[in-house]
Amino acid sequence: MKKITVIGTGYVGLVSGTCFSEIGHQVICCDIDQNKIEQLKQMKMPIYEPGLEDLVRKNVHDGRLTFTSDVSVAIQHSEIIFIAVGTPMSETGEADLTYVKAAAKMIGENLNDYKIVVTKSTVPVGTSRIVRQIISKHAFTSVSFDVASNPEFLREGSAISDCMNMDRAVIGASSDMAAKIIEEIHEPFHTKVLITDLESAEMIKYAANAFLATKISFINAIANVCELVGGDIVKVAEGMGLDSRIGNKFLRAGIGYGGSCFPKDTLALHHLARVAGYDFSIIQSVIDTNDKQKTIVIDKLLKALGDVEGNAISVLGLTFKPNTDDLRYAPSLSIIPILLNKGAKVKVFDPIALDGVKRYFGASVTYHDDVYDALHDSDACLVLTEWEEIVGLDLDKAKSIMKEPIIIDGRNCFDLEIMNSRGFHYQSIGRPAVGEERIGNLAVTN
Ligand SMILES: NC(=O)c1ccc[n+]([C@@H]2O[C@H](COP(=O)([O-])OP(=O)(O)OC[C@H]3O[C@@H](n4cnc5c(N)ncnc54)[C@H](O)[C@@H]3O)[C@@H](O)[C@H]2O)c1
Ligand SMILES: O=c1ccn([C@@H]2O[C@H](COP(=O)(O)OP(=O)(O)O[C@H]3O[C@H](CO)[C@@H](O)[C@H](O)[C@H]3O)[C@@H](O)[C@H]2O)c(=O)[nH]1
Repeated sequence: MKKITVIGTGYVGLVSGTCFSEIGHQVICCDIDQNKIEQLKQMKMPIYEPGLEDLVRKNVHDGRLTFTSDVSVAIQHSEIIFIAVGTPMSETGEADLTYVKAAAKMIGENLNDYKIVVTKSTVPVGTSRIVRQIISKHAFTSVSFDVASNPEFLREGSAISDCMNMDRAVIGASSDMAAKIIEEIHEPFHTKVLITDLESAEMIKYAANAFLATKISFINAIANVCELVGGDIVKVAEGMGLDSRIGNKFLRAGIGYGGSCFPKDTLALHHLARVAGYDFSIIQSVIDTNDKQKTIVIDKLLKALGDVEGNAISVLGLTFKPNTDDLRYAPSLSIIPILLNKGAKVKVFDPIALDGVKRYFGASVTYHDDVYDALHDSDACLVLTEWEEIVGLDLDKAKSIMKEPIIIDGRNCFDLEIMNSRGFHYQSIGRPAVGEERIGNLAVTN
């Protein structure tokens, strides 16, 4: 059992801190946001993540997990310090390291004994060395310390299970001893451990995210070609995925990736490469393809309705994926303003994120916590997130309450045959529109 202090109690800090306490370590999660810490002490979760509250309660109850806003004391208390602060996108696209640097400074100022400072935040190659320099600069004593990079790979919405059953732990460290200690703290996870140098560990995180984003943009591009020449992207992806070299994951075509990671990490990698003298054109194409993909549903809507001015448009699903309340870089935040600019009356539904979205749209849209209320009297509906409530929609009921049975589905939630038999005007991504058969690049309307 080791003492671990986690600096930054956001998504990663809270989830990974809780999971490390669950496997037996003594964990202190600290944050400069006092309000967040006070809420956590009262067992109010700052994020929506299935299973998180129960696991936090259990570990707090068992005395392995505590929360504090006294970052200095928390640092002094532990031998292992995780840095899990945000690394947001700056205006130029590079990762903003302000919070990482501030955390390193605080660690230096509170270096009372040997410590291993582990960066879990996603950071550009070279950051661990910067962290080491900052700690040395601010340390009052000559106490020794190590730095390490141990990137986090969890996904929002399945974060607890991703963390408890991680595919691998990547560990880059400034000494063999530090690498061994970090490997040991992972032992109860029974996962594969890859020990690397610091730079490789940092690069693995960016490369993994950029590769996954590339898979998504690639399948979206194939979907767009299918719409022009024929083919059903769901079948195409299935056929590709059966090749074990390709695999079936991350081949779901849709309105593109959003979230707090892929958009910022692809840009940060592109920036990192450019500054180093390499034009990473593949990543630029991935980003451009994703940007265009977001608004494809608007083109389909305009084609179906002609004009949206004065029309009631239901937008179903606002978060960037289901099972999270995170709205960072969610496609809905790009799509709704376009609808509003075109004069549509926008009615939004999301099972979790309505409060969050009010910050962006105020009184300019109407908010519905019942999916059928959102569909009532609407001229068309856009599906942006595959929430269970949306995928499991009672289609007959939906059709009976909509003014026009037009569904533009950005997540391929519904079966084409079923939509056809129920009489919807249904368009999805990379699949033949209902009522339309394609032979080669020749569209034949039934
Ligand atoms: N969100 C994810 O699913 C995910 C997954 C893997 C990796 N990551 C990476 O992990 C990092 C953290 O992401 P996140 O989504 O958890 O961020 P977040 O923005 O949700 O949380 C960061 C937290 O750090 C706190 N903080 C900032 N400076 C601090 C300081 N000096 N001392 C103490 N606390 C401080 C903030 O108050 C905030 O609560 C990022 O680099 C991100 O790219 C995120
Ligand atoms: O086949 C797919 C898979 C995903 N997505 C979209 O891609 C985005 C990201 O999804 P996902 O990767 O599941 O969620 P994140 O929580 O953003 O997780 C990613 O980003 C994290 C932060 O770096 C990493 O830790 C994870 O490994 C990585 O999957 C979402 O908008 C999804 O709708 C698709 O469009 N098609």
